[in-house]
Amino acid sequence: MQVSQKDFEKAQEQLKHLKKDPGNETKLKLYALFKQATEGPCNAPKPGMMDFVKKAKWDAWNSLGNLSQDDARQKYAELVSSLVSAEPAVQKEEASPEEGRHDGYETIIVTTKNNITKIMFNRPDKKNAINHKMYREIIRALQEAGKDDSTIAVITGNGDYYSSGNDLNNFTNVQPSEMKKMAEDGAVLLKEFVGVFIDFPKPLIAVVNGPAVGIPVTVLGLCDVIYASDRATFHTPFSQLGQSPEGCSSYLFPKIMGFAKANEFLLFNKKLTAAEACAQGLVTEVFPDSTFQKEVWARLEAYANLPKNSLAVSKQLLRSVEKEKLYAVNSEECEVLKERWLSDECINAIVNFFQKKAKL
Ligand SMILES: CCCC/C=C/CC(=O)SCCNC(=O)CCNC(=O)[C@H](O)C(C)(C)COP(=O)(O)OP(=O)(O)OC[C@H]1O[C@@H](n2cnc3c(N)ncnc32)[C@H](O)[C@@H]1OP(=O)(O)O
Repeated sequence: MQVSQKDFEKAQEQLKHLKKDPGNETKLKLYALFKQATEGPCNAPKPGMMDFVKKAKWDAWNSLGNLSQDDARQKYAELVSSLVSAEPAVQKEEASPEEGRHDGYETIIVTTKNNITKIMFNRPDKKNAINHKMYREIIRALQEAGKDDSTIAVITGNGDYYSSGNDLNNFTNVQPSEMKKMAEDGAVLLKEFVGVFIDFPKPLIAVVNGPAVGIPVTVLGLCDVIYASDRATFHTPFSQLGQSPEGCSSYLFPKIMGFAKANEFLLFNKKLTAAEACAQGLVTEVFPDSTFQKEVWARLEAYANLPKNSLAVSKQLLRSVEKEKLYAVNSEECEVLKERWLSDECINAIVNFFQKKAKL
C-alpha cells in the first residue's frame, strides 16, 4: 500500500523531533528519498569535488535512478518510522539536571562540584569530534573556569572516546571562492583555542577516558597532569591528513619525549598506547579502565582540597618561564596550518574520509 501525502508530511514532522542524531549515512538516504519523492529523478548538475556535502547529497539522490515518486515516499516514511521506533528512552541526565551544571552549553557539559570545574566533551555519537561551536564553547568554559572559585579544572570526554579531534565537517560545504577565508578564520579560531590553554591560570588536568586523535592530544602538552585509562590511545596523524602539528606540540613534544620519539609521533603518525605515552612522559599515570573513574576522581577530589592560591601561583610560575615562547610557537603553527588547509594533500585526505575510503 502506498503512503498518502498526509503520511509523508507526518513522517517529515516526526523526523524534526528525533532526539538521537541518525548519523550522516542515514541523513543522506533521507535527503535522497525526499528529493526523489518531491522532485523525481536527479537532473541537477554534479557539484565540484571540493563541495563535499553537496557532492555526497547529489551522489545519494542520483543513486536512486528512476525510482518512482510514490516508492520514494513509501521508503522515506518507512525509514523515518524505523528511526522513531529506535529512539532511546529519555536520558536520565536530561530529566534531572546534574548538580552544579553550568547553563548555556550544547556541545560540552560543564559542572562545578567539590572545588573542581569539569569540562566534558559531549558529542559521543561523533566520538567527541570538535566542531566550530565546540571550540568556542571550550574557549568560553576555560575562560570562566579560570576565574571561578574552583581550585582545579578537568577536561574529559563523554562516551567511549576522549575525542577524535577536529571535526572534518569544519572543512566541508565551502565554495572554492571561500576556501581562503575558511583557512584564515580557522587559524584565528585555533590560535585563540590554544591560547586559552597557554594562559590557563590554575592546574588543568586531562582525564583521558579513551582514544584521542589530533588537537586534543597536542594540547595535552599544555595541561599540567594527564591521567589516562588503559583503553586510551594517542594519535596525531598530521602527515596522513596533509596537515601539520598544532597546540604548541612542535615545540613541547620534543621537549617532553625527546626528538627521536616526537618525530615518530608527529611526523609518521605512530599511534601510542597509554602505556607508551606514559613511558614517553606525555601521560602522568595510566589506570585500568575498570577502576579509572573511581581512582582518578578520588585523587582529584583530594588535590582540590589543597590551598587554592598556592596552587595557582605555583602553576603560573611554572608556565611563566615558557609563555612568550609558547605564544610565538602557537602563532607560527597556525600560519603553517593556514597554508596546509588549502593544499591538495589536505583536501584529498578529507575527500577520502567523507567518501569512506580512509579512516584512521
Ligand atoms: C580550527 C581547526 C583546528 C584544526 C586542528 C586539528 C587537527 C586534528 O585534530 S587532526 C585529527 C582529525 N581527526 C580525524 O581525522 C579522525 C577522523 N575519524 C576517524 O578516522 C574515525 O571516525 C575514528 C577512527 C575516530 C573512529 O572510527 P569508528 O570507531 O569506526 O567510528 P565512526 O567512524 O563510525 O564514527 C562515528 C561517527 O562520528 C563521526 N566522526 C568521528 N570522528 C570525526 C571527525 N574527526 N570529524 C567528523 N566526523 C567524525 C563519523 O563520521 C561517524 O559519523 P556518522 O557516520 O554520522 O555516524
